[in-house]
Amino acid sequence: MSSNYGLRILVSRPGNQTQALLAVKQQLYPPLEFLMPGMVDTHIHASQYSYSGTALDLPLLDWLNTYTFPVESRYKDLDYARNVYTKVLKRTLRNGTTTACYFATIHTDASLLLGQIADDFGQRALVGKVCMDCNSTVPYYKEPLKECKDETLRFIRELLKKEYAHVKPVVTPRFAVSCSSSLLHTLGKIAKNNDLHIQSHISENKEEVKLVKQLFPDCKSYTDVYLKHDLLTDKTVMAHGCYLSDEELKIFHERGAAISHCPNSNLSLASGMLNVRNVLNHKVKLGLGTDVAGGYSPSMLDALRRAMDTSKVLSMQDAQHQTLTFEEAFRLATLGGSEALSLDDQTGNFEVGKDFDALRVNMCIPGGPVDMFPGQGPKVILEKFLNLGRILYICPVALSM
Ligand SMILES: O=c1[nH]c(=O)c2nc[nH]c2[nH]1
Repeated sequence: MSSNYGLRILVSRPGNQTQALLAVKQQLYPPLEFLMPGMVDTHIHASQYSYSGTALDLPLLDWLNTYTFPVESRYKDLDYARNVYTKVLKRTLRNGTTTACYFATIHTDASLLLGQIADDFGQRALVGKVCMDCNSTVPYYKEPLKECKDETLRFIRELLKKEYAHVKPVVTPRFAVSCSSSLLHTLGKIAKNNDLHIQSHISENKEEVKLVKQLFPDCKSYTDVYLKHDLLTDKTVMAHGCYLSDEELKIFHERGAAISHCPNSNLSLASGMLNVRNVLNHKVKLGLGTDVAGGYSPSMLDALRRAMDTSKVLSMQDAQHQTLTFEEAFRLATLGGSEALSLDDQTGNFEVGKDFDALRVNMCIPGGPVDMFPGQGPKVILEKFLNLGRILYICPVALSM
C-alpha cells in the first residue's frame, strides 16, 4: 500500500515500534499478516537505474567518469528520461519504498519530470536537480556557475508551483569534487533563503577524501567544506560518510545533519564500511540508502541486509564492536530514514498524526519465500520477513499507471 490515499493515523497503541506494528496485525488480519511502515530510501540516483546491476568493476572516481557521467548526460532527452524514471518509480514502489530521496541529473526539465512521475505514482519524494560546475574528465557533463544557479532556481520555483502534496525539491550539490567554492556558497544561500532540504555525498572513498583535501586546502576536513558553505543544516542528508572522524561526527550531531548509509554501494564499489554503531553513539541522524546504481539493488530490504552484513564484518575485525540488531536495522529502514530526511513529522512509523504510509505483509503466500512453524511469535515473524521476505506486490492503482 502506498501513501497516495491521504490516510492519516488517528489512533495508536503504546509500546515500541516493533510491538506496535505487530499488534496491529492481530487486530486486522489473520495471524501471519501484518502492517509495517513503508520504507524510506534516503539516497537513490533515479538517473542511474538503467545500468543498475552492472558496471561495478571500478572504484568511485573512475566509475563516475566511465559509466555515470556519460549515462547522466543523456537526460536532456525527455523521452529517455520518462522511460527510466517511470521504471524506477514502479520498481522502488514494488520494493516497498514509500519515500525516496532522489538525485536526478543536471537537466532541469527532466528533473521536473521525475517530480511529476513521483507525484503520479503517489510516492513521497525529495527530488534534486544535480549541480556541478567542475568536471575536467568528462567536460560535456557540467554547467557553468551562472547557468547552474539560474536553473536550480527555476527547478525549485517550478516544482514548488506544482503544489504536489508529497514531492518537494532538495538542493543537490553533487559532491565537493565537482563543485567550485562559488557554486557551493550559492547553493548554501539558495537552501537557506528557501528553507530547503540539502543532499550530497561525503567521505565515501579514500581517494575522494584525499582529492577534497587538495581542492579545499583551507578547510579542516571534508565536513568543514560543507560547513563553511552553509550546507550542513538540520535538513541535510549526506550519503556514505565511511571515513568521517569522530570530530566530524560531532559536527554532524551539533548541526542536526544526517547520514545515509548505503552499504550495497560501499561494498559493490569497494569504497569502505560505515561504522553504524559509532554514528549512532554520536547521536547523528541515520537512514539507509540503496544508492542505485553504485548499489546494484533498488530494494530497501537489500539495504537493510547489507547493513547487517557490514556490521558483522566489523565485528569480525573488532571483537568489541557491537553488532547491529535486526530491530535496529528495521528502524534505520523506516523511522531512522524519515528522521534523516526531516520528514519524521509525516512518516516513518504509525504515530498519531502521521500519514498512513504502510506495507501489508503476508507471510503465508503459497509458494512464497518463507516457511513459518507453530509457536513462532511476532518477533520471529518480523526477523524472518526482514531476512527472507520478498515484496511481490503493491497497490494496483499505482502500478497500473
Ligand atoms: O555513489 C556515488 N554515486 C554518485 O553518483 C556520486 N557522485 C559523487 N559521488 C558519488 N557517489
